[in-house]
Amino acid sequence: MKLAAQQILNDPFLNKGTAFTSEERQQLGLIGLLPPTVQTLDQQVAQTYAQYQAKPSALEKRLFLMSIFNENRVLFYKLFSQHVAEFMPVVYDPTIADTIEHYSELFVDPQNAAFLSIDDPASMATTLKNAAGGRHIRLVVVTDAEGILGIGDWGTQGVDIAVGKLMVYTAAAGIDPSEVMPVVLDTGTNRQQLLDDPQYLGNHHARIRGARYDQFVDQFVQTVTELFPDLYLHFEDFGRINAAKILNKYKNQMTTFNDDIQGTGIIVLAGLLGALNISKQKMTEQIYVSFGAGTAGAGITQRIFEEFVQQGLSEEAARKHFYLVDKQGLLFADDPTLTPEQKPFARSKAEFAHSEQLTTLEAVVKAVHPTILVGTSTQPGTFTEAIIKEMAAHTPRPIIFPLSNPTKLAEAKAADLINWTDGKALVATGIPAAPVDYQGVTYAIGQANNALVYPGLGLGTLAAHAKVLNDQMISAAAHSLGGIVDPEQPGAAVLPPVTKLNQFSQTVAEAVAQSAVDQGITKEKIENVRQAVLAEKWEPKYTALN
Ligand SMILES: NC(=O)c1ccc[n+]([C@@H]2O[C@H](COP(=O)([O-])OP(=O)(O)OC[C@H]3O[C@@H](n4cnc5c(N)ncnc54)[C@H](O)[C@@H]3O)[C@@H](O)[C@H]2O)c1
Ligand SMILES: O=C(O)C[C@H](O)C(=O)O
Ligand SMILES: [Mn+2]
Repeated sequence: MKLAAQQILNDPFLNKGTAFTSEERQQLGLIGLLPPTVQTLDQQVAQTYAQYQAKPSALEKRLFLMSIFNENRVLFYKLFSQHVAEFMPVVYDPTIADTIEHYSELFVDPQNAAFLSIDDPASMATTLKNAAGGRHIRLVVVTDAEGILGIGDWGTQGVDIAVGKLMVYTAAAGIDPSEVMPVVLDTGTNRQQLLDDPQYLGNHHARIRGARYDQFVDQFVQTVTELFPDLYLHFEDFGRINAAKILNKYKNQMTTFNDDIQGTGIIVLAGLLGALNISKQKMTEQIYVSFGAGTAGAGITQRIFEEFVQQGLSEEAARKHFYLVDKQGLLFADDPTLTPEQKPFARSKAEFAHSEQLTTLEAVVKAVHPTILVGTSTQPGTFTEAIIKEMAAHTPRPIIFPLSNPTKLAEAKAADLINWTDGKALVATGIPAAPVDYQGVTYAIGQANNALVYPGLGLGTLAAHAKVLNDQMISAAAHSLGGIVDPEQPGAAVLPPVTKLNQFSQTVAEAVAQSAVDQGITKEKIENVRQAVLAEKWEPKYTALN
């Protein structure tokens, strides 16, 4: 009995702490193991929030919240659900970047993650079963941590992004936290600082590339889907050389999702639809420059391109509206280093009188007069005053989204963009930004972060028991976010506020599930989409332990 009691107190899915009732304490052998006063969940939440507020920094706050997460999932999610907008930057981006960089030295708890090592592929199934501990897993977030946010390769330490993304799934969309599993594929790291660090908790060798890597990922996908057949498999922060390749390999076989490619594509499309709703312009008349054409940049471009085609342009006509700029400047078709995702959007040198001069963002902006500028370059401060003023000189409402994360990598600050353009810019940022007061108007800044859509997308796909997650479902998700913000309000944001994240996650989920039903690609018959989505949702409350 005593062992069972300790097991209960140490299991975050079972533990209620001081909220165990007298009867439960009797039945479960907990008498005397907790202070005598029995608290309600609400009392625990109030007390925990007060403790949270006393913490001096975002990092301290996050570490405190993680200790609650490690001990009591219901309490953690009840608290999170009451303070979603306040907690997002602490639990998730940007503070999560600090905990990833310092994961090994801060390590206290593996947080129910599965650590899969390329040096021990034979243990893969055992590891996944051990991490599940008999739970019915329906959602896995997996990373190999080669491209964590914009901070690069963090090896095993990147597991935190999988943990963090899953926390947002539950807080935003009510995904049952006992049905999820974070996974890191430790295939090595190329960060010398980690390899040299005796405290580093991952494999101390360079990243394995080529066939051995591909086989390891393939073994993972096969094993995890065999063990958990209803799975929605979310890929996060893989490197540029692998992310799209992996997505293309598996996307027609199962419900798989790449957040950096597809999730970011959805949120940027939603943001553009919001911006054009404010400026009363047409999508198909826009000129689009992507600064940084990696996983996210190319993924977003593809989504917006498909929207142009959906809105009536031929593929050939649509492509003329897009310009990709990467390290080398404007991307040209004769460049042998282009990625497969960049190639369809590369331009011909013959289009320009002086193509050899188009090696900087400034030169490209001067040459093509973009109306939309999206930054996914990881290069801070690169949307300079000169570039933005040049852009604003040729379009009445420049749409400018500096999306690189975390905060220290953003291409520009929202306040600067509003100031430099006399309030004309329609801005969204990757991390949360405070409203900007400028000449009597308060400009709300939308957050174009995939966290605003991936929870609803996953919820809707799971609720519909969809066989795959396809482009129609993705497009439906992007279009569903309209109508929440009043575009006539001066200073209106291009995206709905994070304070309404729970509400619009339901909206996104319904749109996605409805699309799957309409296409006839569900494994089960869904009578009522709204009901199916609501029925899927978990709520943080204590239930009887038997
Ligand atoms: N807001 C969001 O929801 C969201 C989603 C995904 C990614 N991002 C951010 O976008 C950034 C890129 O992420 P990714 O996954 O695409 O990484 P990535 O490594 O695949 O792509 C980055 C690209 O930027 C290019 N680049 C590097 N230096 C450059 C320079 N000086 N000029 C122009 N281009 C340059 C690289 O060559 C690469 O193609 C990160 O900071 C990430 O946090 C934001
Ligand atoms: O994690 C985020 O904040 C968004 C995105 O997935 C990223 O890689 O930056
Ligand atoms: Mn990411």
